[in-house]
Amino acid sequence: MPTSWADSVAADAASVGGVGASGNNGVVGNASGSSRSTYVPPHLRNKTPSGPSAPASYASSVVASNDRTVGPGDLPQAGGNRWNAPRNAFVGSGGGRGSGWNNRSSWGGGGRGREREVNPFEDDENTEEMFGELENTGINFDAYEDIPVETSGENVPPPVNTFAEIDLGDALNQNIKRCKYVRPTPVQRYAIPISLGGRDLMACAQTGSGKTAAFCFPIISGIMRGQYGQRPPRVPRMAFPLALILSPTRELSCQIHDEARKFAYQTGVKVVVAYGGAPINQQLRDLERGVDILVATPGRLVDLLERARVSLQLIRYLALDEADRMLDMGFEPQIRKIVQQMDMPPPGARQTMLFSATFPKEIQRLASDFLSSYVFLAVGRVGSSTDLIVQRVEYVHESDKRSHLMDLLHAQKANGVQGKQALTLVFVETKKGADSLEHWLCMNGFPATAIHGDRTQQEREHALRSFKSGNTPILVATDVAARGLDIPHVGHVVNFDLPNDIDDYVHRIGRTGRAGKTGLATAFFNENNSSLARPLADLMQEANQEVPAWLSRFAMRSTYSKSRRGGGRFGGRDYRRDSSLTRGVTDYYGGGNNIATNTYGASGGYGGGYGPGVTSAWD
Ligand SMILES: Nc1ncnc2c1ncn2[C@@H]1O[C@H](COP(=O)(O)OP(=O)(O)OP(=O)(O)O)[C@@H](O)[C@H]1O
Repeated sequence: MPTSWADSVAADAASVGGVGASGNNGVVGNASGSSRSTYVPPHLRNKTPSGPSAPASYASSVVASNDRTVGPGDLPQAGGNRWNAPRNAFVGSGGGRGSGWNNRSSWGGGGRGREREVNPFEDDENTEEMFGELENTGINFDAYEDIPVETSGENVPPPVNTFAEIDLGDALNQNIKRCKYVRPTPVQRYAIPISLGGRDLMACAQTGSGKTAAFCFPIISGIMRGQYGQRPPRVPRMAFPLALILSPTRELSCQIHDEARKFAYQTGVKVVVAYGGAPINQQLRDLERGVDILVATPGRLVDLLERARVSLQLIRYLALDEADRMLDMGFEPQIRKIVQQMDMPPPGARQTMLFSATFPKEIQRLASDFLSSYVFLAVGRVGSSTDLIVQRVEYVHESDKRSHLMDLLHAQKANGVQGKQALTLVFVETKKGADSLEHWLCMNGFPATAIHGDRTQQEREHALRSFKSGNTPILVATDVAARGLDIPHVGHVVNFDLPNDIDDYVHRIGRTGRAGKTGLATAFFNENNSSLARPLADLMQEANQEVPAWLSRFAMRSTYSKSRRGGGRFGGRDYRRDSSLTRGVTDYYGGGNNIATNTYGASGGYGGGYGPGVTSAWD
């Protein structure tokens, strides 16, 4: 198995186009391709089979299993508190103490026997070994001191400086240590106290700045406190989650599930994932075993709701990750159906958290339908990119793109700038374009794989795994990989085809330069991208990047006069402060646009006018 770029190239060459010929899409199976292995969804991989073969060390810790079918009367007291749940309590269908009253396994086919909680940190150790990294040391905390932060809304709870200042509960604190998180990132410093204070939240913070933990911690902590007075109704085989986390892609849902499982390890809080493209039966079985936090993609969730296998009536927390994407034209009908037309409690009766790195004002306005008296939080300017990412734009004619990419990859390899294991993510516009570029790269000796919406879920996951592990250090992707994916060691993002929307660009380049690490983003620009010239030049300038003179000239000629980013370069902020957009929505914030606003760490002009001196977050 190749372990480095050079090895990979050599191996690739040795297989004489084998990669290219097979497309390297890695349908799991044997070399002859004569048999396909059974599809195992990612959230079940590495699960040690339970039962008699379970290792003795686990067996000794198992809480006595229930071999009988457990009925509603057997549920622990409503409002059961997991705050001090034993850390070594197993969570599973057996209904161990740690799983509290929300162990809904009882409703379905109880008596499934014992089930141990798999240690979700095991995978990390393997990855760390592979990449030789032992600590989460990449975070550049000094960079946080001057981050401009804006909150608006009534009575905003104050931020914290350390995790110790927040009462998250012992078990969750233990997991934060296991994750090697030493201090909260800025979005966590603000968002966690706001959410723990019971407030709805619309939060905007730059890519890679730790938003996942910012919404997971308060949810897990809240469920551990078990403040909910209602018992799940007696409906066979129906799951009643307390929290719902929605995300736009299957891979992102899997990633959030993996993260949430780490944060919830040994807390007694059960996290289940449901997403399309994978067999539904396994997901149904997982749900039957009990679920507190359901992480899902909208399509699969609608399916589960229509099959009456999930009820949202006990939902206390709703989080939309990539919220602006979830509320744009593609997803909005599904989200409205889930949130407003099923049995979910209305705003005010549930806590709603919306997170993204970008939040166009018209989407903010739409989003306010889902919120009640919410706090708006902007860490850095809404929609800004981090200047940990060095952004380059190169003028490249359509017909020269491939050879230009090859030059870049060769130079990268020769210089070793990115280090042995650095990964390169190449964004293209179309699925066909992704297939053909992947093939061409492979034929030219560059180990590449591809991910896009026409590939099977199995192929998508295989491509991502192969990329993450460094076996295939080039991933050609459509926008399906643009948002949320946290892939360590992505050193270079290439926008082979630029997107039409600047926010998409922000998310794409945000696959590098994460968690305080630096990264490089190169864009190929030509006449076809003229409409992006102005917002791109603005964004780069704002992130202290060098804007080529030719791009400035394009920008000046550009007809892109009023961007989605708020009608002006520094317009990204709480839309409620913009009178032209708040007409007709006064009920959400008490009339007018008289929103209380606090700015922190702004070194000039950020809060009031977003003056030209403003620096982006993370600088
Ligand atoms: N307090 C912390 N200390 C150290 N690392 C952290 C901390 N919080 C989060 N991280 C790490 O930072 C990385 C980025 O976090 P995350 O994926 O939540 O970013 P994000 O803001 O959601 O990004 P995106 O906008 O791309 O979705 C992850 O690898 C995560 O483990």
